[in-house]
Amino acid sequence: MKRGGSDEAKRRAGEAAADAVDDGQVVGLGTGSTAAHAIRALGRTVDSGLDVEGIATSYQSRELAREVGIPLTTLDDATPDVAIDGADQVADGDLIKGGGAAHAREKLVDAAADRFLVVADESKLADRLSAPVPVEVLPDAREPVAASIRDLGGDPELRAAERKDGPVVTDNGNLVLDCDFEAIDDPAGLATDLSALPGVLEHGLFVGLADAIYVGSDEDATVREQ
Ligand SMILES: O=C[C@H](O)[C@H](O)[C@H](O)COP(=O)(O)O
Repeated sequence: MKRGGSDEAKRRAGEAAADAVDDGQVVGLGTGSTAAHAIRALGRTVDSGLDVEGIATSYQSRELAREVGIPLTTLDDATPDVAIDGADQVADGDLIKGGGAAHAREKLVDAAADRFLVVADESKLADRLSAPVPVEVLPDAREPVAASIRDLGGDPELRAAERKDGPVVTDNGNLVLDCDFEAIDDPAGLATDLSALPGVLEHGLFVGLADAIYVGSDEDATVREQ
C-alpha cells in the first residue's frame, strides 16, 4: 500500500538505514512502502556477498524478502541485531504505526532488536502524535474494546477492507479499530491504557522504542539519533 510522501524520499530513507546493517547481522524486516526499500537494498547487498538473515514482520515483508533473496529466520532461533521499519507518524521519537495492520508483529520484532531504526519521509514528522491509533482486537472483542476506547476519549472505527467486502482481517486473524484521539498529550499513558484492555492484541503506539529516525527527502536522508 502507498502512503505518505514521495517514493524517492522513502527510498532514500530505506537505503540509508540498510547501509547501517553490518555483515553477520540478523535484521528485523519492517512492513510498508518505506521498509520495502530497505528490504530491496538488503537483498542487493546479499547478492554482493553480505551475510545477513531477516526476521519478517508480516506476510508482505516475508514475501518480499524471499523475492530478493534474504535468508529468513524467526524469533525462536535468533535475536535481531537491528530492525528497520516504517511509521505513519513520528513525534519526539515516538511513533504511530499500523497503517498496514502489521503493528503487532512489528512491535514484537522492533522491540526485540538491539537497535530499532525507523525509516520515514518528511511527511510523517509531526510536533505531536495525532493520527488515528490502530488497535488490533480479537474478533469477539470488537464491541467491548470500542466502548472502552470511547471511555478513554477516542473515536474507534472498524477498518474496512478495500478489495473485499467487510473488515480488514490481520495476518493474525484479528480486526483493527482505528481510534482517533486527536492530539495525544501523553502517548506513554495512552499506550499503557490501551495495552490493559482485555481483547486488545496490540496497538500502534510505539513509545520510547526507536533508537534512530532516518528521514528521507527528495534530496537526501538524515539520521536523528534518539
Ligand atoms: O502496518 C504497517 C506499518 O506499521 C508500516 O510500517 C507503516 O504503516 C508505514 O508504512 P509506509 O512506509 O508505507 O508509509
